[in-house]
Amino acid sequence: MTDQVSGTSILITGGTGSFGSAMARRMLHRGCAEVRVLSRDEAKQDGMRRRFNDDRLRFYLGDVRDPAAVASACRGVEYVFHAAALKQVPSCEFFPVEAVRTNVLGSANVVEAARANGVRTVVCLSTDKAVYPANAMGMSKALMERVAQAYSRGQSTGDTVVCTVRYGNVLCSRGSVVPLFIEQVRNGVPLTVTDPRMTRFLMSMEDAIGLVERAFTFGETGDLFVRKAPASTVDILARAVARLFGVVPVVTTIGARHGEKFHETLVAREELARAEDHGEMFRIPLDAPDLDYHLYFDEGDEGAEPVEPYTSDNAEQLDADAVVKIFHQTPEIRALLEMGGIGG
Ligand SMILES: O=c1ccn([C@@H]2O[C@H](COP(=O)(O)OP(=O)(O)O[C@H]3O[C@H](CO)[C@H](O)[C@H](O)[C@H]3O)[C@@H](O)[C@H]2O)c(=O)[nH]1
Repeated sequence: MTDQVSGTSILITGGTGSFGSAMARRMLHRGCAEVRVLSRDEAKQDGMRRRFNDDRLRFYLGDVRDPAAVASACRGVEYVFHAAALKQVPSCEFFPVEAVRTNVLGSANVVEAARANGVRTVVCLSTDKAVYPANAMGMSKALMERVAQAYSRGQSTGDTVVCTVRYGNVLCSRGSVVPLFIEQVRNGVPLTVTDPRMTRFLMSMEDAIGLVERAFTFGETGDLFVRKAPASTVDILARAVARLFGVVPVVTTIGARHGEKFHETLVAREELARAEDHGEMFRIPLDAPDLDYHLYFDEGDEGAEPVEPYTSDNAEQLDADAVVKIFHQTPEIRALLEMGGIGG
C-alpha cells in the first residue's frame, strides 16, 4: 500500500520547534516530496537546514499573523500541520493580545489560506490548557479550536478537512520543566519545584506525532482527537530526574507561576459525554448545531448522565520509577545520558 503522504507536499507552521522538527523528520522519512517550514526565526531555520541537510526541506520566513505569508506557504500543498503558537503560559499572561494575534487570528489565517489553496487536510495543534482555561494561553488555544470548528460547520463536501488534536505536556520539549531540572542537576543547584502537588499529563513526542498522524489519516472535518496519557506530580518529576542521574534530590519550592493551573484537563465533562473511545485516544466529533436557537429551548438533552472530566488528577498516576522508565525511552534524554550524563 502506498503511504498517504508519499510524494506529497506538506507545510508545518512553527516548523523549527520541538514538534515541528520531529514532524518534519517523520514526513521526510515517510517519503514526502517536499516539507515546508513556515516560521519567524531565520537563525533557527538555518540551524534546521544544516541539521537536516535534505533538499526536500524548504523554508518560508514569515508569521502566521500575516495572511500573505501563510497563503504563499500554502500554495500547492496537500497537508498542513499547524503548530505555530505562543505557548508559554507566563508570557501570554502578560501579553494576551499577542496570544490572540498568533493563536487565534493566525490560526484563522492558516485555515483560510488552506481552504483558498485547496489543501486536503489541516491539523491544528491544541493543548490541555484550552480546556476550562485559566490563563490567556489556554483561552487563546480554546478559541483556536473554535475557529477550526466554526469553519467545519460551514463547510461543503470536498472542502479542506480541518481537525484539531489536543495533548498534554510533551516530555523534554523546548522550554519545558524537564530540561530545566536536568540543567539544574548538571549545575548542582536545587531543583525549583513550583508546587510539589501540581500534576501534569506526560507524553512522548512520538505519541504526539502519532496523534497528529491519526488525525490526518482518519479525521473528518471538525473532529478533535485527544491522546490519553498518564500523569504525575511535579515533585515526582523532579525526583525522577535526580534518580536518573543518580543524585540525591535537593528540591526548593518556589510557588506557582502566573496563570498556572494546579491540575490540567484533557477532556471536558461536556465533551466526554459525546466522545468516542478509541483505546489510546478519544475522538470528539463536531458538535454541529446550526444557528436555529429555538431547538435548544424546545428539545433539551434530558437523558445525559453527568460524567467526570478527564484530568491530570484522575488519570493514571506515575511514580518516580515509572517516570524514569519513560525518560530512558526519550531520545533527547538518552542522548544526554550517552554524552556522559551530568557535569558536562
Ligand atoms: O521551574 C519550574 C518550572 C515549572 N515547574 C512546573 O512543572 C510543570 C510543567 O511546567 P512546564 O513549564 O514544563 O509546562 P507547562 O505546564 O507550564 O506548559 C508549558 O509547556 C508545555 C510543554 O511541556 C506546553 O508547551 C505548554 O504549552 C506550555 O505552556 C508545571 O506544573 C510547573 O508548575 C516547576 O515545578 N518548576
